[in-house]
Amino acid sequence: MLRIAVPNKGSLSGPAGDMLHEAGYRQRRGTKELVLVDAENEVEFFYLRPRDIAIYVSSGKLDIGITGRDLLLDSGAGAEEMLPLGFARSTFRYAARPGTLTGLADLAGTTVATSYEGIVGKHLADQGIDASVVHLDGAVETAIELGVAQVIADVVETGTSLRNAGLEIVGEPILTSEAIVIRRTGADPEAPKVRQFLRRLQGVLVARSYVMMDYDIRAESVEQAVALTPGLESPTVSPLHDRGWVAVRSMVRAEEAQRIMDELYDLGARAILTTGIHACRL
Ligand SMILES: Nc1ncnc2c1ncn2[C@@H]1O[C@H](COP(=O)(O)OP(=O)(O)OP(=O)(O)O)[C@@H](O)[C@H]1O
Ligand SMILES: O=P(O)(O)OC[C@H]1O[C@H](OP(=O)(O)OP(=O)(O)O)[C@H](O)[C@@H]1O
Ligand SMILES: [Mg+2]
Repeated sequence: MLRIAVPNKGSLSGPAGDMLHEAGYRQRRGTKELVLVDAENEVEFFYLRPRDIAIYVSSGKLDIGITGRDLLLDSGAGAEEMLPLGFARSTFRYAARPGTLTGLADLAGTTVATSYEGIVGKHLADQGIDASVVHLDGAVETAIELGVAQVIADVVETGTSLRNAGLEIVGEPILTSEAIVIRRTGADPEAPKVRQFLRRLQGVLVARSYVMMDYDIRAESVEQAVALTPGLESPTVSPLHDRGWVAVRSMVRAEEAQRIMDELYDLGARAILTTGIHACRL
């Protein structure tokens, strides 16, 4: 059985469960279920705190885990990234009251509040900045108003939390993060069950970002049309009963589908259809 760590709370938890469900795995019904065996797929899921997942995976007791890149780096655990999953995207940044700091050099001598001491400690050391770090569990934006710190270092997505606290970003992002699949550093990347799990998740990523596009086009315009829809390998071109026309079928990035449909229409294509992809293996 493949043993997989899944976040049980927070921003990673819902989207991770949705992705596993789309990949055909059983998922827990309620938040009190902490372990779930999916016997049919020979997988056992352990629902754990996102922060603890890298530690379990690095111990070798669990084969793989889903966590945030920032949480992996913060933990310092012996685990490594295998596949980015495209959700829980964020940046990690310093912030302070407007006008108090002009750049990173001004961090010297300040106290920085954060839930990510590992990342911040390493970043300050790498930059040669001498600042104190105070650990808080969450809601770190409030630490400045309450006088516990002059600077915070935290996850920023939309920036709403910073704006609401009257803070502004200082310097460039320390890192960019998203949900990732991790394994123990040095574990066999070719283990067949691990490869199969990753292929399923990759299938979900592709199904989410591509659509299938079908259209009819005059035979003389087919080369121009397939240049717009080259597909992943090569589009399928089938003859129509009317020999002057062909039907084309190709995968297209969902975000480009409308623009491509307009361009195909201008080339003379008709009956242009897009349909969703439920699952795939490339
Ligand atoms: N607002 C957000 N938008 C996108 N990703 C986020 C956001 N907040 C946290 N994350 C990501 O979620 C992970 C943090 O997991 P964590 O358990 O702390 O979730 P959380 O959403 O902060 O929940 P909690 O309520 O437990 O603090 C990190 O990878 C972080 O980058
Ligand atoms: O830029 P934004 O879109 O506002 O998102 C970032 C906020 O989201 C997270 O907080 P969360 O809600 O998890 O609370 P926490 O601070 O208690 O972890 C993070 O710690 C920031 O505070
Ligand atoms: Mg949080």
